[in-house]
Amino acid sequence: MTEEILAVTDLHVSFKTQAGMVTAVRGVNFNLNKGETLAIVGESGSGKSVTAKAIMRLLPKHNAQISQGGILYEGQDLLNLSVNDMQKVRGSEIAMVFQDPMTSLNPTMRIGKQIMEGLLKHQKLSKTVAKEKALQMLELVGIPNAKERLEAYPHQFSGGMRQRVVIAMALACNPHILIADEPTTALDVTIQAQILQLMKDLQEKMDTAIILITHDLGVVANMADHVAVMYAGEIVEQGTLDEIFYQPQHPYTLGLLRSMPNLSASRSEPLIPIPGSPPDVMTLGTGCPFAARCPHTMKVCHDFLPKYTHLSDSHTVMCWLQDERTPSAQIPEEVGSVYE
Ligand SMILES: Nc1ncnc2c1ncn2[C@@H]1O[C@H](COP(=O)(O)OP(=O)(O)OP(=O)(O)O)[C@@H](O)[C@H]1O
Repeated sequence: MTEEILAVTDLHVSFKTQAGMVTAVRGVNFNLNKGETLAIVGESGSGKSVTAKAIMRLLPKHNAQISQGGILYEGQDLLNLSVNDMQKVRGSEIAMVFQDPMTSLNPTMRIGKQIMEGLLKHQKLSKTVAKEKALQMLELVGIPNAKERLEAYPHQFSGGMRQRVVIAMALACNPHILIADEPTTALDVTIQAQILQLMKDLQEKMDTAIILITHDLGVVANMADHVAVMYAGEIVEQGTLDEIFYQPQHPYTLGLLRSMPNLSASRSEPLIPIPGSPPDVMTLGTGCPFAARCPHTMKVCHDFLPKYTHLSDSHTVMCWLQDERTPSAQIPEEVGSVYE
């Protein structure tokens, strides 16, 4: 039985910039189930990291504003928590791993001490027990000579080992949710695979739910139960892994799949990059944000934003092609059948 642990509803995030207000996230909705992985994919600037930081309440205070929406974690809206209560949630119940491990590590502090810090703060363990747990975590994430390595500083680790340490730190307090923002992008392919496998193993052991942010659809194929495809601050399609990979309905999802090396190579089809680039969210018009790049655009696409169409309990898409008012004759054959 699936059990929902997080529900993000109608999330809007804006930034005050010199050029004016930028709404970087515009009405994002998704649910996350216990023990499952939701991958958020999309090109650079689509709002993936901003969504993750909004959940953690880690957006810059001076210019970011969550103007609308809710982030329900186990029934409580994180947006209503006091700073103190949010600090308790952060780290102990929801943890985050960033692309660059040095974002989370203090270069001047020994690794063991850094892992212990969270345990002492959130779990009120004695120093001896916290040190024992830190050692166990380093062993769990596969750091060789873990006992000696507790005394080492971050610069004495390779990039891959540093990311393992960060995952150990993030998981030390058994969080219910791990948000991983491009956790392996900076690592070479072999290390990348090891770290992702490690995350999968730990997820199974600890029943952690994961939000995985990535550009890499190969990673998604290996890791995700559900996938949300973001474009210009909105989730334009979401569904189970199979729905997104085998029955993609949004032309943008189709475009992403076609520009992905792994899947296409097995079909001996050439890779087709999506022409053009994402729109500037400051100058979006009233229509579909993907219209300017879409090969199947209709007049309505330029004028009105499509609504979500529910194709199954898990599969939704925001595209005029799927709207019940669009005659089926206008739906191109390739939509929904690209990798069948
Ligand atoms: N601190 C900030 N100040 C102003 N605007 C910001 C800030 N952070 C993000 N944005 C805006 O939000 C948009 C989305 O950024 P975000 O980092 O979420 O993209 P992303 O999908 O995670 O991209 P990437 O894959 O490159 O990390 C950016 O294009 C930018 O317009």
